[in-house]
Amino acid sequence: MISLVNISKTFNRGALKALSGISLEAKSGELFGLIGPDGAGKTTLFRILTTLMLPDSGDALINGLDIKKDVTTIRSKLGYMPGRFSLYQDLTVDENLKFFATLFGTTVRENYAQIRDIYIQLEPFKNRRAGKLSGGMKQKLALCCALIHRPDILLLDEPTTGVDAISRKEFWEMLARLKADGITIMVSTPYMDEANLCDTIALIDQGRILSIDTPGNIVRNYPRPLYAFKAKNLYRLQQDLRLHENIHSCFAFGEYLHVSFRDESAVSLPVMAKWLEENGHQEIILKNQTPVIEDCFIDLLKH
Ligand SMILES: Nc1ncnc2c1ncn2[C@@H]1O[C@H](COP(=O)(O)OP(=O)(O)OP(=O)(O)O)[C@@H](O)[C@H]1O
Repeated sequence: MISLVNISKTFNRGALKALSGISLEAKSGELFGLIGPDGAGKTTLFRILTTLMLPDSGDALINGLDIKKDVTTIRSKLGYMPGRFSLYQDLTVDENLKFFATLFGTTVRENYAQIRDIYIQLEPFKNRRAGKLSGGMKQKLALCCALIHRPDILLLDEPTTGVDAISRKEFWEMLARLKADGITIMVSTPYMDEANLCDTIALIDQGRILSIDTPGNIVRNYPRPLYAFKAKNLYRLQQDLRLHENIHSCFAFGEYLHVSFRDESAVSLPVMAKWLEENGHQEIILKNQTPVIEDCFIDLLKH
């Protein structure tokens, strides 16, 4: 459904490489995640896919249509929710919806079934100006506006950034329902925990793809044993571990440090516990840790 081959894009007369040779495929009906930190190039990729910007090189097809040639047809098939709130703040909920429906030559009534589940939650506020909605409600309205012309593909740029935890959960539940209706979804997020909710993910940093696979496979391919370490003084624990000659990686993860070693054969948890005790640490807890996407991302970055 979405096919990118070697897409590159630079800014500032070539001085800034926003995308460097991005290739990926998202299948029909798939929920595809672009996972990466700020500045990774996610928005630039969406701008290219939505025909708002041309790549410097490479090819992109959407359902077989070329983003450079079939601009009008592609736009009618896409629903796009940009990262920043894109709706008209001075228009009410209903006026925004009607406006977007009119742009695509349709009506809210004609496609109501497509947005019903989400709109029901907005209905009590239908006469409220969009600018006066809560963050979660704004996000639901933006999703309704992106869906109102019954697109085949939904492109969502960081839809959950800055949204509270409950609204985030609800939003992903809405995406799962839209996917069940057969819509292909590409969604970007800087939140690694959301990666697990996608069928396939591309981990992206500084315009390059570090890995593309299912979240399960990415975690399974984590290349070495991982441990979680804790002590009374977590900051000093991290400082000391980073000086240890055998440490491969050591970074804070909640109330623990996630730790891996260069030479696994030269280390054991009891030996490490003793070494930490000798260095004056107290309340030491050392245990095995199953890697999560964030561990994989950091490991891939190291390479
Ligand atoms: N129009 C532009 N002109 C110059 N540089 C740009 C432009 N758009 C993006 N960039 C730069 O390209 C790089 C990728 O930006 P992009 O917005 O695509 O990343 P992102 O992953 O969406 O991150 P964010 O969440 O911060 O927007 C960044 O270094 C950004 O500053």
